[in-house]
Amino acid sequence: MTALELLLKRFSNPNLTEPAPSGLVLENILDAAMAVPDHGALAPFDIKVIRGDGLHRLTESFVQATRATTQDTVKIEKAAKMAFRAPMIIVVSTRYQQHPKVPHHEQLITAGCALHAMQMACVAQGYQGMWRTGDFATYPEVKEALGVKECDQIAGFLYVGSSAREIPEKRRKDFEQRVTIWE
Ligand SMILES: Cc1cc2nc3c(=O)[nH]c(=O)nc-3n(C[C@H](O)[C@H](O)[C@H](O)COP(=O)(O)O)c2cc1C
Repeated sequence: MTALELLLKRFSNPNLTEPAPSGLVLENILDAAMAVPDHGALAPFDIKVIRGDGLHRLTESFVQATRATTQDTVKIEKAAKMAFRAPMIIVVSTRYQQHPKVPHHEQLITAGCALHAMQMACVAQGYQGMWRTGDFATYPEVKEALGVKECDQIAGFLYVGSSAREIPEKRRKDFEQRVTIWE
């Protein structure tokens, strides 16, 4: 796969199973996060790789957070299953820093770039991923369990694994709808 093919053909796959990336492949994924555009070289994000028993720990926080908002047993049971939609979840959260030239929104963009770069590195190496947020990204119980400060944000949960089911190639939107050219 060429770099251009990766850019043009990348897609998300919600159907993920074992194996998750490990060893050098995982290191490449994490290195990709460290290679993103980063104004001021602040590395304004933290990354947590969650697998194995870690998924159970994450689930405890998902369930606790859901219980704090509802008594609906269907929703609570659903929350208990969410983290097991992939064998690995990579969480990216901001590590905001005060900087005279780099406002927080630029730091959040860098965190998003890190997440996207990791998804690309997964696809480039034969794995797949899906960027998810949802309520769990904002619940204080989940942030606390992950050690994310109140003032920081979870940019996303990158669900990672191998394809359990191929998904049909997507037709991408035409760039003409979004692009104007000044000349
Ligand atoms: C910041 C962000 C948060 C997202 N959160 C969710 C989510 O919680 N659930 C979901 O189904 N898709 C979510 N998505 C969208 C998917 O990651 C994916 O991009 C979308 O399904 C389109 O698929 P594609 O990447 O193959 O084009 C999110 C995307 C971004 C950029």
